[in-house]
Amino acid sequence: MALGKTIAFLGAGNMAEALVKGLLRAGTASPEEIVCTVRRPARADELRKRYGVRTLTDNREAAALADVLVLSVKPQVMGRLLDEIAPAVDPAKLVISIAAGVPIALMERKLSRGVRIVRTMPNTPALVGAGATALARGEHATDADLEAARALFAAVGLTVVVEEPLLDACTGLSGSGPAYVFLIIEALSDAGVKVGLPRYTAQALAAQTVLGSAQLLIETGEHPGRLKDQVTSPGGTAIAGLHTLEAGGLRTTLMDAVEAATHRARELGQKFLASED
Ligand SMILES: NC(=O)C1=CN([C@@H]2O[C@H](COP(=O)(O)OP(=O)(O)OC[C@H]3O[C@@H](n4cnc5c(N)ncnc54)[C@H](O)[C@@H]3O)[C@@H](O)[C@H]2O)C=CC1
Ligand SMILES: O=C(O)[C@@H]1CCC=N1
Repeated sequence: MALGKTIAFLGAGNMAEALVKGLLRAGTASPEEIVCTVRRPARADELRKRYGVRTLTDNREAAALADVLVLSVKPQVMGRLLDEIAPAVDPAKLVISIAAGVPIALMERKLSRGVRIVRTMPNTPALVGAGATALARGEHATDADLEAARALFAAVGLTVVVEEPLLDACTGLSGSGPAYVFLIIEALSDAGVKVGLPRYTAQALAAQTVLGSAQLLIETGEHPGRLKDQVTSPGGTAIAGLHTLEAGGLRTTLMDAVEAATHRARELGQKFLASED
């Protein structure tokens, strides 16, 4: 891998698997350089068969042998995980968290003095190299640490560096965003079926329309409003559809959704805090 290091995913669930698959797919890491910790033997078998990576059930053992630790458990489990690995973590290791809401200061408090932490918010399209990851550095992480973490996530998509307080907003927008987009694609597919298209055709057209529109926006750098106007003829079909979306409050609904998810990320951080008192 580009970092030339062993990387441990502690708590290898959905998001960790997306990253593992994305890193292997990009050739950034080889299976021998990846260790995943799991709770169930069946999950270990699954990961070994699919990716040829090493699996362990002991988080501390994995933390001791790896150079880079990716903390991939749910926020509610993070306190326990940090207690478990603390004796094996020292400032020689780089710790990367992908957990929603859990503040760097709290992780620093649980781990040894001077530990180098980069907190991130990735998303599942990393699985196909089209992820979006926001990263923020902790007090003891160096420029090189931030760059190393960025390189890791850059192998599976877009990266942006933000100040830590903005990570919850990134969780509400891009971390949770794939769920919104899948819902939208599913709804568009249903709509296609409603107006007479076969299901497969409707879904293929819906997904490609979302992909193509995003690609057009990114590649041209045009304002989305201008691109929308190019689809919208006077008295035509698109304006009839747009009118219905505006009447249904689509913009406000999406803004409310991102805000709700951002608040929930903050709440998860607070819960973590409360469970530590
Ligand atoms: N799923 C997503 O789209 C995204 C998730 N995240 C973050 O990633 C983290 C994981 O989320 P998911 O992958 O969705 O959850 P998940 O439930 O699929 O994965 C968590 C994994 O940790 C394992 N686990 C639990 N306790 C453990 C322990 N003590 N030792 C080892 N393994 C343990 C579970 O068995 C499970 O496989 C969360 O903190 C979440 O906020 C971040 C960005 C996007
Ligand atoms: O729903 C969740 O908690 C995770 C965090 C970001 C996306 N999914």
